[in-house]
Amino acid sequence: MGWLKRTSHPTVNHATSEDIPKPTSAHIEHIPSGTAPLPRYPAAPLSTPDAALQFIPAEEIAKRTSAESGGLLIVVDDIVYDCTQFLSEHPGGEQVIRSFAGTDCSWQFWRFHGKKEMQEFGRPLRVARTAGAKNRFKEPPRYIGLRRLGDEWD
Ligand code: HEM
Repeated sequence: MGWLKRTSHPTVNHATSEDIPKPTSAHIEHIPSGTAPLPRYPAAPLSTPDAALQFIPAEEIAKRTSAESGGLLIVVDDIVYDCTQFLSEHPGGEQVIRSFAGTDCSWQFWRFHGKKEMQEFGRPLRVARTAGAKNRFKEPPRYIGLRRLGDEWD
C-alpha cells in the first residue's frame, strides 16, 4: 500500500494557452455573410415564355459556376440555363459545359445543337433571362465554300 504513504502530489505540467490547439473550423455564426452559399434559382415552368422569365444581372450569373456556388449557370441568347444536374447526362460530356460556367456560350452552343435539342433538353433548364453576359471567345467566321456566311449577295 505504498501509494497510501505518498505525502506530496506529483508535479503536473498545466497546459498553457499555447498548448491548446486552435479550432480548425469556424462556427456558422462566425462565417462572414459574404461567403454564405448563394441561393439557387428554380427552373421555370415549360409554359413560361422567355420574355416572362425573371431577370438576373450578368454579374450574378458570373458568380454561379458550380453546385456549391448556387448552381452552374450558362447563357445562350440571353436565356440562363442551370446545367448543374444535366451535366452528368450531357451527351457531349461534362467538361465542355463546365468550361462555360457563369458565361455566355451562344455561338458555341449553336455549332453543336439545333432548335430541337434546345427545345427538348434546354427548355426545362431555364431559370432566367439576362443581358450583357460575356462570351470569352470571339466567334470565328463561318464559310460555305469560299463565301462567308452573312455576306451580301452581289
Ligand atoms: C443548355 C445546355 C445544353 C444542352 C441542353 C445540351 C444538349 C445536348 C444534346 C441533347 C446533345 C446530343 C445531340 C445529338 O445527339 O445529336 C448534345 C451534344 C453535344 N453538346 Fe450539348 N448541350 C448543352 C450545352 C452545351 C454546350 C455549352 C456545349 C459547348 C459547346 C455543348 C457541346 C456539345 C457537344 C460537343 C456535343 C456532342 C455533339 C456530337 O457528338 O455530335 N453542349 N448536347
